[in-house]
Amino acid sequence: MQELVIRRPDDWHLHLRDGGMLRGVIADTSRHFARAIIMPNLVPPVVTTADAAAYRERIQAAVPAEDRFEPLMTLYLTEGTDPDDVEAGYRRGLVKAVKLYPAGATTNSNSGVRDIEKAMPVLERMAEIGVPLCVHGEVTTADVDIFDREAVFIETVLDPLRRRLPELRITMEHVTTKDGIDYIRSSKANLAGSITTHHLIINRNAILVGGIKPHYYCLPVAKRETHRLALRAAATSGDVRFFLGTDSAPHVDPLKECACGCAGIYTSINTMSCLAHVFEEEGALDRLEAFASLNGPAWYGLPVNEETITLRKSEEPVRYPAKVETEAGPVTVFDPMFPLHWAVV
Ligand SMILES: NC(=O)N[C@@H](CC(=O)O)C(=O)O
Ligand SMILES: [Zn+2]
Ligand SMILES: [Zn+2]
Repeated sequence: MQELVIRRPDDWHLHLRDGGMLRGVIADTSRHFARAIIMPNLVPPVVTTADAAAYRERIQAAVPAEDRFEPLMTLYLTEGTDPDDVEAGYRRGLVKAVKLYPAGATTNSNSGVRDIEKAMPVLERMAEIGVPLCVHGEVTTADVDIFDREAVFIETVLDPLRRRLPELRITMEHVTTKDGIDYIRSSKANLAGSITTHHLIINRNAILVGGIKPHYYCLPVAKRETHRLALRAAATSGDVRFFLGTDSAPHVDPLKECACGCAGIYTSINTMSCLAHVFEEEGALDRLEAFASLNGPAWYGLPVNEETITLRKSEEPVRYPAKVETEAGPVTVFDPMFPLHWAVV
């Protein structure tokens, strides 16, 4: 097949940042995607409904005039989050989900939750009224190996929480392990998982072989090959519990290319090309639409997009800029390390 028409996709996990960075990256998303779940880990974080309303306006103001794009807002869960504010934002249609960052787990997560007990009142309210909880599923205790943090989170935090609040709808974001995939597959209800573009393509060798490669460093960190294969099998299976969340996370090059480089991979610009490549390799091009355009809206209770996009395969490799220039500085684009031939026309 040389051409593929699918419903316009959505991105169920995206970092847009703010100010000059936001203005520099938004078009790479709005060009292909109709909607995106917007991560709230700004500095300071998006904590209240009022913060989310103001941030949504700044995003909308940055969208190019020729694009139609709907930012789906999330609140950053803190130990002080007010259940009434979450409920009010949700009922207004402004807040689509609340995001749990274990404190210290990832970029800008210092205001995250240290003691989940303190967040129980708001989690109980969310379970009652149907607000999904998005989780960065990693423990942060120093004695747990960084490659085991997702598996330990499932066992010690996620599973107990689900037993305690079975009605709470939980999105396990950026699943990176076979453990995560198996756990989601074993669930009967109220659990789904997003999978990033890059975790379908790289394993941990990309970061470490032949020198340290900061542009392949993200959190949760890429794991060994068996995990990548499990992610590919899940993403291309058509199972409604798995959908695309790119976790495209721009950082300017100086903050990644240094002695303590930060986590995040920028994939918005070439995600659809990368995904078409992966799905074709797996003999599953006919399931790309489920992963990128159908399963996410079903989970979040939103209509699928009416518009379509066309992907076309060309003989010549597709060219992407190696860097996106923003007012904040240059951002390196994800390099899948193989030529891409599919592109959105
Ligand atoms: N994924 C990343 O490596 N980084 C994200 C944070 C996150 O999603 O954990 C970021 O905000 O830069
Ligand atoms: Zn995360
Ligand atoms: Zn993220």
